Amino acid sequence: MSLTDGDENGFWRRRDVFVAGVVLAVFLVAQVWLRPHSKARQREPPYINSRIPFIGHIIGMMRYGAKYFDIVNKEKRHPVFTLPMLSTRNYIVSDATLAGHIQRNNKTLSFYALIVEVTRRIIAFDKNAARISTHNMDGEHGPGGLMPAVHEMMNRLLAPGPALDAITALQMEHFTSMLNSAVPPHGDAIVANLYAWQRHVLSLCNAYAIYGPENAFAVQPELEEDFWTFEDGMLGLVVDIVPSITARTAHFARKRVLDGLIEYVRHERYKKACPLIQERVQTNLAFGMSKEMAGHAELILMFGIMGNAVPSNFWLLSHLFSRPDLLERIRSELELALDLSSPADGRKEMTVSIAAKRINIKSCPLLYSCYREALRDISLLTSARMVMKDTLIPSDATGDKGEYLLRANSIVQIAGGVIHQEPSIWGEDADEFNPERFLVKQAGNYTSTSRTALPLPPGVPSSAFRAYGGGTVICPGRHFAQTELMLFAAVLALGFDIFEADGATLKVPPKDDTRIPLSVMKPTYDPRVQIRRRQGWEAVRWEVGL
Ligand code: HEM
Repeated sequence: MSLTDGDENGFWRRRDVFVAGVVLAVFLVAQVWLRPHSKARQREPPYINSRIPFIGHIIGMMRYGAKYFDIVNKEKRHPVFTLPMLSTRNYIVSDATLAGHIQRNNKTLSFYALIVEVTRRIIAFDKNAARISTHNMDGEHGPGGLMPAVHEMMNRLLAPGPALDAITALQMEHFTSMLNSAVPPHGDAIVANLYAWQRHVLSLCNAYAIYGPENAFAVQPELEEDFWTFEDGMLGLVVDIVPSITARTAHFARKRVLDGLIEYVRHERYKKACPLIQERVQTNLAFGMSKEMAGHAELILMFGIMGNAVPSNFWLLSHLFSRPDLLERIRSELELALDLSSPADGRKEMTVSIAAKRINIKSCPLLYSCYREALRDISLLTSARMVMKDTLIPSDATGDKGEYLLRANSIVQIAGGVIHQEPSIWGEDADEFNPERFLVKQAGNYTSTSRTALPLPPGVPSSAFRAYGGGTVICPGRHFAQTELMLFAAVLALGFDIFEADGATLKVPPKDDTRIPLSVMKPTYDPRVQIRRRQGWEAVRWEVGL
């Protein structure tokens, strides 16, 4: 036997021993893992084990998306339960009252510990930018971290007030000008795919109003498509395993958008943007980020601004224009609120100016209710937090049955989709779009004389409406999003009709609820529609003021 043969035999023996060792280790770990009542677990929320150790729940989530949390807990209906995955534990909260408890505890349950890492992957931060954004992210060393500074600034500049009004005014100016030229007074109907059409309109309006006249889409229009290609493949970028190979299309689309955003910062185009962006870029630079990384940082805000608002806008429009009776009621409500009547007086052209502030929860309760209901219906998102220290939570909504332990370095997720579909909270029709869900019903039914809406139906806890998350990190863009969605819908409802391309009443496409959600749900297909002037309102040139 040659020396080489001997070496080979040795190699095979060593390899066999190694493989046997790994098999034994997996077996032993699986035994411990599958033991339902091991000591360490007795104080944690009940474990739901998958048949395939370590990765079974991951496969389940990839197959069923966020619906998986419902599927896996269907029989037991635990208010909170544990899904072990790889080397960590995921605590899933499916009870609204417990959700309130989780989101109030920002001392030991950290939003930023998770989101900063996910964001780093999505926007390809370098080491220095990652270090800057992680340092003191929860204010654990006192004042002075980048994340708390940006958080404070976003909340201040997106709160109702003059800064937000200025963005809304610019956005609506752009919107009406696009609409007036896309379907001009007395012009022909246009035929388009509704999702793509409204996505294009919203993308340009938002980019203009927030990032200024020299925004990346205005300077390089092809980046708009690239941005949405990136957004569509974002999950592959979050997984972050050689994205140039495994998430190739999204990776290269992202690269082009990032290059555009770097140019935006390098050429100081942000100085022509709204105060929010000026302050944001300057803050990132002041904390020591390079100009390149300050450009990268804007990609996540662009996703924040448009990633949820665009699909939400689509669903609101689809629900309104697919129900002729509802659309008529919304139109009457708007005409009353704005003191308008059909201006069909034979004129070739006339301007109708809408005061944005007159479209609100009080004056347009039905539209407001539809907006809230559209969000409730499509939000599958989970609010995720990292457990920084061992934390005790009540084991059920009443708190009478003791406490559960959430162990440090685990992830806790509030299953928004499950809570939004819960009949005991929302009623037996929880899985349907009910336009009147947020109306206060007087004498049994909503009528034009009993016009009141509430942010939540009576008896529903505030933590049960999860579209904007909750707690200290509740979405700071919610006021902006509400105004834009209601105003877009109002102008379109007043002045336009949307039908299927063949002239039939619009059908609402099914929701795509099978993806792991990074935003609200999207439709399974993009309906081909015709958008045309509403009869009697053909001559109107639309304007929206404050
Ligand atoms: C319908 C539209 C929108 C929806 C459904 C939505 C939803 C959300 C959700 C669920 C969160 C996470 C909160 C949590 O986990 O508790 C969030 C965070 C955030 N959203 Fe929105 N959002 C929308 C629009 C916007 C807009 C228009 C902006 C900006 C103008 C924005 C900016 C942000 C930011 C910056 C955060 C992070 C909060 C922080 O760091 O404290 N969002 N949003």
